[in-house]
Amino acid sequence: MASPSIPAALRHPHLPAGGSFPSHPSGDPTSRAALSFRQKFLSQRLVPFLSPHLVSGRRAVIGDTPLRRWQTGLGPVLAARSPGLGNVDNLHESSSLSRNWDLNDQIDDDRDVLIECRDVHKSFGDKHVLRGVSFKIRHGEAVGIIGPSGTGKSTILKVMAGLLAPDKGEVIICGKKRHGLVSDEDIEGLRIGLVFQSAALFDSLTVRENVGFLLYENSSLPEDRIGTLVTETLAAVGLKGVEDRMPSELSGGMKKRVALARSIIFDDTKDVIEPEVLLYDEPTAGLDPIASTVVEDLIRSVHMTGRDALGKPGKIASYVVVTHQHSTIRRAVDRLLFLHEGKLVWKGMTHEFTTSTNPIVQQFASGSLDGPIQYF
Ligand SMILES: Nc1ncnc2c1ncn2[C@@H]1O[C@H](COP(=O)(O)OP(=O)(O)OP(=O)(O)O)[C@@H](O)[C@H]1O
Repeated sequence: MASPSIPAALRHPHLPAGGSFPSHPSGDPTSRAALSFRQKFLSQRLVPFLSPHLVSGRRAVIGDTPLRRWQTGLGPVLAARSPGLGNVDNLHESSSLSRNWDLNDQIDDDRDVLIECRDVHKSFGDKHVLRGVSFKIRHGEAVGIIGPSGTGKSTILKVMAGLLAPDKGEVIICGKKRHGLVSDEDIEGLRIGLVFQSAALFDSLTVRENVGFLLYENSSLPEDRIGTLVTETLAAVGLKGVEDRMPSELSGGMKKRVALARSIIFDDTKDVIEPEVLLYDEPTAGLDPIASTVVEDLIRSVHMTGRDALGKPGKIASYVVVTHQHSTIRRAVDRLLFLHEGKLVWKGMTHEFTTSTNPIVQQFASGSLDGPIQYF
């Protein structure tokens, strides 16, 4: 039997050509031992790319705020200072086509900033994709990144997640500069999850094994406890009785929900559970309008200000969504960052988007062929 292929989005650059797992010595790819072997291989080689716990930490403070306070009810108090929760006065719109905004530069207090990109540049060969992007993601925010195709939206997500290192500029996680990639170091105090557009599930693993993957590998929880957590987390995203299914037996919307469950599951026996920022790359691409609405509402519900499918409060401190879909912009985010040609050219609250006087935004919002955005 051929060894299972690894989803392209997860493929580690150090994998052998062809991107397949090495065979288990037993020769039986379906045995528990073989599965464990594959998981071990993945955890060693791919976990940094899997992302639910890309950045895990032991530090119990964020800035000078003890982490426990975030978990015991004071988090929302801190979050209430966040511009993403509706303080429009803190934000400005501009018709400038070229200014590279620091979106929260009007706010002096940075204690609730979880991720900051500061003058980030990134090139691929001679293609200069990101040209000095700066912004902050604060605790409690729901932020959308929009803009024309090829403008660097997925690239900035990967830079934030630590999958790509900037050529120039800095990524600051909870006040601490990240050096290199997430796999190179241990930045503490924040988990960052990246939910890939393709869902990036392991085709050869069941839904249970996909969702519980990192707990099976990286926690000391007994298997039955992980199974219970998987079932609870799937229920939180509105899925029941799919634990034993293979990804190929799921619809596109269900796969995205499973990927979401994989991103939010965590070891609930740990003393300190770090806040998590989830980064979604086009979570509703390819879904019909109703399936999109389901996913958009789930994204809201896993946020700490929302309630999941079981009516429990969400656990995600902040999230960032790259999207092209108007419904997702309207329904799932509060604040928008507009990237064009590798620069941040506009920012504002979601409701300001359609009334913007910025010609780039106007053209994008209307879908017009005429305007500063050129397609070749
Ligand atoms: N690993 C890579 N190697 C080479 N070029 C890359 C790589 N990743 C991205 N690019 C290029 O960088 C540019 C920006 O890509 P990116 O995926 O960030 O754009 P995007 O804004 O997310 O686009 P879309 O909306 O179409 O998904 C594109 O021209 C893409 O081809």
